Amino acid sequence: MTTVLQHVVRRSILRPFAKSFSSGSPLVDVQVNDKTGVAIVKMGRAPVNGLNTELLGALNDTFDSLEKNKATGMILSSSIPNIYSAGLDISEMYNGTPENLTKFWNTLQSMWINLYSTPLPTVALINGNAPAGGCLLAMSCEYRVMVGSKFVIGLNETQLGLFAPKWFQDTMVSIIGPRQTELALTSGKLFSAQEALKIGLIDELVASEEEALASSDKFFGLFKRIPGYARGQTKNFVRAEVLDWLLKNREHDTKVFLNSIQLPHVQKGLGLYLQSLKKK
Ligand SMILES: CCCCCCCCCCCC/C=C/CC(=O)SCCNC(=O)CCNC(=O)[C@H](O)C(C)(C)COP(=O)(O)OP(=O)(O)OC[C@H]1O[C@@H](n2cnc3c(N)ncnc32)[C@H](O)[C@@H]1OP(=O)(O)O
Repeated sequence: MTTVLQHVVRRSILRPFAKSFSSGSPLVDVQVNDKTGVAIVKMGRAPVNGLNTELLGALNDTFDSLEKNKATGMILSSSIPNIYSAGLDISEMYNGTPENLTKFWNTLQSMWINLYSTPLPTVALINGNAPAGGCLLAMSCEYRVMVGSKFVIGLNETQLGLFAPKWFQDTMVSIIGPRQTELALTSGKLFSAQEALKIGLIDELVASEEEALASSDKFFGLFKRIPGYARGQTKNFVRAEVLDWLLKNREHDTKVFLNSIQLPHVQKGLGLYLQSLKKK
């Protein structure tokens, strides 16, 4: 079912790229530069861009529409100060019905498949903390620029008594390699900006959003003279192994998620974690 919100997002980004514009959606704001065709997509689900089914669906629709409308590139960022995304919305995984949990997980899978495999050049403009699912979003883009040195990024699932699914892990392996991924994931490490830069989890650390936009322009500029088809195919080949695993194992992956997340001790852990976040 299409929500009113998703409808607004879809309708807005279907407008021609005559001008930069905002979708007016409280969840996803899209502005397209009329000269370059690059879209800036900003998540705006207060308070922390928790990735619930609705936000994941809105992002998915946005990625689809940008491709259909021949945007030339995408910058994925946030409109919430100091927050890129707090990752998956834990309330969606706590006490959810099997139907809702399945819908949530399938929407996450679809969004990731779309983002990871888009032929568009993609930049994560990380202007806030990016734990867990927030880190996944950033890692799924081709280039990562973090704004300011006070934020953290990483897959901290084990700290919550969870594990990062195989495709989350493989995405990280493709960026920082198996050794560093194993060390980071088994300890649930959240990297400081400096650490993330050193290890290659982010590509640049800059002081302001203006600088980050300039870095993004430079990145998109690399492809000015490269035929889009050649670029897209190359990206496909490089990403095929990580992507294919999920494409071939979606049902299995959903079953693993459903079976694990509903275990009583996992639910208890999630409940305590949610409480600890609220008590802060
Ligand atoms: C055999 C057994 C094995 C079992 C394993 C099963 C595993 C199965 C596979 C499962 C896969 C699961 C994959 C998960 C990936 C994820 O993304 S999990 C989410 C992880 N995220 C986090 O840990 C981040 C938590 N949040 C924070 O650290 C901070 O909120 C922040 C640094 C992002 C921001 O800090 P600040 O600005 O100070 O805001 P807060 O005051 O902390 O929060 C404001 C508000 O938001 C709520 N909130 C924060 N994060 C989340 C979240 N992820 N989901 C839902 N809600 C969140 C927080 O409670 C506050 O709420 P109130 O305003 O107080 O109501």
